[in-house]
Amino acid sequence: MAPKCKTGCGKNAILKRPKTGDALCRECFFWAFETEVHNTVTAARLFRRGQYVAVAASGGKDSTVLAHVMKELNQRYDYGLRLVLLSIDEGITGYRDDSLETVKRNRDQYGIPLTVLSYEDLYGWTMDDIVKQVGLRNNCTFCGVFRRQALDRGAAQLGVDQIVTGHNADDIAETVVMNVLRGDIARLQRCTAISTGTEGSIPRSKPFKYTYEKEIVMYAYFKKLDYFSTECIYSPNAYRGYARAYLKDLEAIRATSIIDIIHSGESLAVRDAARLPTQGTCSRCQYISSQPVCKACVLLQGLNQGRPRLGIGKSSKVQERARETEGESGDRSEVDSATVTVGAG
Ligand SMILES: Nc1ncnc2c1ncn2[C@@H]1O[C@H](COP(=O)(O)OP(=O)(O)OP(=O)(O)O)[C@@H](O)[C@H]1O
Repeated sequence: MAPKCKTGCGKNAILKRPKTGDALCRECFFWAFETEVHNTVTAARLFRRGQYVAVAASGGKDSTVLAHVMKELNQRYDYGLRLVLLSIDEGITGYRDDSLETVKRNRDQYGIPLTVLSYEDLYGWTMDDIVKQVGLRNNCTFCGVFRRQALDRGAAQLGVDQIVTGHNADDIAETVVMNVLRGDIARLQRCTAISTGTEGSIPRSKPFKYTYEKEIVMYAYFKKLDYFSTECIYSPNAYRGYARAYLKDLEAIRATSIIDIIHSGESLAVRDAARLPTQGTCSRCQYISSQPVCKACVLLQGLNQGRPRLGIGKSSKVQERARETEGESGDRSEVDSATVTVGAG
């Protein structure tokens, strides 16, 4: 006989929650999942009434569930937010073009307007072109740096108050582990923050900070949400892949590993004497940067000069090389901005 739902609602349980081990029926799982996200949002005071919030939407499971839950909670608890979907088209044929079709369907299904910005318009390069130049080894560096900036530029053009992303508990625990292994104190200090944003930049929040990836997949499955599930064809970042595999092994032995690692990251204190980068603006594109020239401008300079490795490596060396070679042939090292807006419905 099927077990009964742990809540005592009388229905049969259809799943076992990875986070708590509770046997729940579909409706009680939805309620528990959404309520936990709502509790995270309210405990951290993520939003203020009247705010205009961009949901960074890739079409993947995390951001699709995020868009759905944001709309749901905004209505149920009357957050008073105006929502918009913001997507970055990295120019990856057979991957992002297909996932963007999913986001367009989500726009219609949820009635949330969508804005798409492309690397091609912003930087003059698609990821397909970048991979042709740099190969598959360092391409994730270009993609990550450009996407981060592209989201900020899109958010600034839209005039939103903040961006929310679908980063989940597993992503954050992986980042903690990666930063420990790399000895990256500056990132280690900020990677568990639910909301980031220094002066002059648009805040970014992670409402799924404490939400397990497995539960996001379950939620999407049982809600029958329309999402794109293929991995990037240019291979996920190898280093993160190792951190992920390590965490999965830990989780198999100790179910609470993910949350435990996040709590450890939150409790870490950085010595007063530790040297941390200070935030300024890029001398070329005026975007926020802890270096004289931001990483996106250096990477772009390298691409435009046919020296794709120029921006790879230690920051001090990268800055030196960028200065020495600035203005050499083919250099169009500043970032342009352009938007393609696709209205709702
Ligand atoms: N091309 C993009 N356009 C807009 N937002 C993006 C894009 N790629 C990633 N993001 C945002 O960054 C978050 C983390 O991205 P990541 O690449 O780790 O993908 P993921 O964990 O597979 O998430 P998802 O399932 O939403 O794709 C996403 O949930 C989304 O909010």
